[in-house]
Amino acid sequence: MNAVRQDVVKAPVLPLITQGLVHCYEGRNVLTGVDLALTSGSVLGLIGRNGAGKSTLIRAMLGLLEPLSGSSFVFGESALKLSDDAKSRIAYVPQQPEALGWLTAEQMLDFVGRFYPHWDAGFAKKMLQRWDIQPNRLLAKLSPGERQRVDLIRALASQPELLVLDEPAAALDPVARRELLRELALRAGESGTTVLFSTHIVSDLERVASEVAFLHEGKVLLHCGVDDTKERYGRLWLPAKMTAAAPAQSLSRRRHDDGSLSLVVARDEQGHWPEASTLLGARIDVLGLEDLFVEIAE
Ligand SMILES: Nc1ncnc2c1ncn2[C@@H]1O[C@H](COP(=O)(O)OP(=O)(O)OP(=O)(O)O)[C@@H](O)[C@H]1O
Repeated sequence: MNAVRQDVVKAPVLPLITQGLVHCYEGRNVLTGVDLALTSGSVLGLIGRNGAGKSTLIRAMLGLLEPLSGSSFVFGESALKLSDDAKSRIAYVPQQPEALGWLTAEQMLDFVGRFYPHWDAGFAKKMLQRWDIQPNRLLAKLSPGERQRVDLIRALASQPELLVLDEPAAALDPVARRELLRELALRAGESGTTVLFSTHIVSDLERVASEVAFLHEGKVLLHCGVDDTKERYGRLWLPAKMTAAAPAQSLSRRRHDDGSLSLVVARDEQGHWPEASTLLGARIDVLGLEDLFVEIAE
């Protein structure tokens, strides 16, 4: 009998993946079918306008909110039924720091640290000093920026494999913001930490993220490498008499009062813009990441 050898090639387990996520609040759709996956060691910047659903998506991806439908997996486990082992490999910093206001910064970090097998107490102590947080002050008495710093120290000291930050820089001053970004880049580069962070600050995203995802009207409209966005997208403007030549494929299209049309278009595989851009009277402007975001989200 011939034995047939079958090599089973196992797909790598992704740190975070979500499929078909749908959620609504009070009958209003917020997420309308989000698919998103993070590969190991990537740093994904999630952007979208106020109220686009970034926090909702993050919470649903981590199993902190049960979506209407769809599924999320963290390290291969259903996000809604995570084991203690999986939980100890994740750190999440919400937009609004969690309670525990009756503890001092030092007490909170000592307490939380007990739950993490790789807790770096030396790092926590060093960062409290560096970020000028008095260890014996009650969390309730800290300013929002100081409170956010303590939460970031908590997340980083646990040495997570997956770090999820909801607008981590919102309350930070520029110096602390720079230090945080440097720390994120270091973690991703040296320890292979996978990072997901939401932000409105496109320059932060460009500085540290390897990938960007645009959340718009309940869906991820675009998910690509940050470097891939450079020189790749443009705003094509067509005067009113030429709008019939507009390409069918575009990321957004806007009709102006004078009948002219603006579209966000991409270069093809060979690096060419859509043919309409070559017509006399048409205009194409290359978009940087921030302009791309504004054009798509407007
Ligand atoms: N618990 C809730 N009950 C009802 N509506 C909610 C609730 N949480 C969020 N929403 C609404 O859902 C939408 C998405 O909110 P979400 O906080 O996820 O957006 P976001 O993209 O994180 O916004 P921002 O950038 O302003 O932080 C908003 O319109 C918000 O008002």
